[in-house]
Amino acid sequence: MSSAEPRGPVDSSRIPRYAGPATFARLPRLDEVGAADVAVVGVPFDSGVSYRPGARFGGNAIREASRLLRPYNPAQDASPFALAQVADAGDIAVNPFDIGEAVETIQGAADDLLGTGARLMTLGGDHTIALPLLRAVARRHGPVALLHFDAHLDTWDTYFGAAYTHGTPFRRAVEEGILDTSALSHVGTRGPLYGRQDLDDDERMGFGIVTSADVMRRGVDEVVQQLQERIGDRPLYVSVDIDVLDPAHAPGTGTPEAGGLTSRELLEILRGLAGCRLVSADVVEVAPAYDHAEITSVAASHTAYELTTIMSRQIAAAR
Ligand SMILES: N=C(N)NCCCC(=O)O
Ligand SMILES: [Zn+2]
Ligand SMILES: [Zn+2]
Repeated sequence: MSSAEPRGPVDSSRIPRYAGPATFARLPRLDEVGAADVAVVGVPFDSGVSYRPGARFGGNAIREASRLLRPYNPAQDASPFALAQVADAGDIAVNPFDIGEAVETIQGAADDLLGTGARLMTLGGDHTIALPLLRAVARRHGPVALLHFDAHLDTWDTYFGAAYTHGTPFRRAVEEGILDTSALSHVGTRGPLYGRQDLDDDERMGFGIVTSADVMRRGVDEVVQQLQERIGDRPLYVSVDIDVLDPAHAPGTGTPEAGGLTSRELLEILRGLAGCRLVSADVVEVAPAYDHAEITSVAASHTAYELTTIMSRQIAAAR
């Protein structure tokens, strides 16, 4: 990005926030600013799901819900869209009938955006998309630390013989050597598994687990401290499956599990990671057809806002 002042969101005191087509946080489109420090990109793909479909509509639902975000983030004492150029890069157009081709397309498009020097704030889409995103990020940074917020492990092997699904991205990523296996964490894990073996396999891949109950018992501050120690100064990728939240906080998702985090807990844990080297992030699995009153997409928009703020602060601090 050049040193020109970043172009921020549309001024909602002049143009009503509900007017006009939605971009994330009413930010300019990437083609309007030419280049961005943080590119918010949608991936309308949900052909990898094992239960309810509909996350292909998640990105646009998050954009709609993000109209109410304001430019100053008091929780991080920062104006993320003034510190760096954040822009909406639109959607990656992927083949809904061919998962392999979709994975290739996502990887290529992510690679192109990262090649401009931008960090990615990706709006899913189902969790399949994390694999090609991680591949692209690892091409720039080498194997990355992964902080994975999810009710599910997503380290299963195959479904119906298929290797690329929303339940398998992180096993594939470990197999491909694109993750730093000394710094892998799941947060918010809960719910029934296929067997005890799932946990053994996951541990062998290098993952540590902070369950949803751990967050409740130990509290946010202790969890944040443990995660910070594990991540250190490694390049970090954060993947947020919105089903990490309790269905009361995120009903609009494909594989809901009872007993999840509150949106307050998730946002506070993310804010606690402000010192980490966040190279890119995603928010996935928002399926608006099961949502009510935008509960889920509002939570997802705030999640993306906190992650974007962390990236913008780091970009500004590095100048
Ligand atoms: N929501 C994600 N990413 N994965 C859920 C997989 C659950 C299953 O069908 O085994
Ligand atoms: Zn999940
Ligand atoms: Zn997931």
